[in-house]
Amino acid sequence: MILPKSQWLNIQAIAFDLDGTLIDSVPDLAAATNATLAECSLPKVSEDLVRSWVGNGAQILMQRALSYSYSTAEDSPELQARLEQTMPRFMHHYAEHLQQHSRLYTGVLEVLQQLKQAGYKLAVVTNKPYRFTIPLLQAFGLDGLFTQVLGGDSLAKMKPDPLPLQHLMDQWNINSSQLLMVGDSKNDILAAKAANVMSIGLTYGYNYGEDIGLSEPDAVCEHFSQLRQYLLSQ
Ligand SMILES: O=C(O)COP(=O)(O)O
Ligand SMILES: [Mg+2]
Repeated sequence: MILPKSQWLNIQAIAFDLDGTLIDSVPDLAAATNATLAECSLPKVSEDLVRSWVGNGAQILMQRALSYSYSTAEDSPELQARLEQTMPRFMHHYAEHLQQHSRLYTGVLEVLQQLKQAGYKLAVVTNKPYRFTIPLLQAFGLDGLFTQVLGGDSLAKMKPDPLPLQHLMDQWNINSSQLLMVGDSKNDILAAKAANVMSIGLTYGYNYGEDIGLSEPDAVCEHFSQLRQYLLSQ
């Protein structure tokens, strides 16, 4: 559904999700997961499985991986104890190889530059820990484009909670009709709806293998460059 143009014209600022939206980071997340599992003498898991576990930050990714590998419930005390032990190892492995196999999705750099040039304020709102977010943005030459960067641990709550988007509106002194959230996961769309801001869902990301359209964003795009049709005069 394309909303009447007037609603898009209000937009002054855009919050972008990171993993599965700007950067395909699963290959390195999978490598760090497998390096951690190997230290626990557990077998490797596939990249497809890891892709289905990404979306709620590093800790939940590892919780899902350990739950799968040990065939133990995610909330069992035994698994929580193992998670506490292994989490520092995952953080170590991922920090070592943040961008070895990760890549920018097609069109991301060019379109972000065009949006910035057109006057939009740009932010990253990710559930990835902040300490990984900045080096990744730097590695891909994106860091200068954003005036706000929020990681999953920057505030008391992460997406799908609206807090990161509310924080941006406060920081930028804008209202909810002026902010747009762009992301690949239902967490992005749920956060946007909870903050009463518009959202665009991207189909090429992760979203636990589910159709992003089911979350009913205001628009769905198959490619990052399709954002132009809503946000830039042709
Ligand atoms: O690291 C994750 O689990 C998800 O990160 P994202 O919010 O940038 O998609
Ligand atoms: Mg994402």
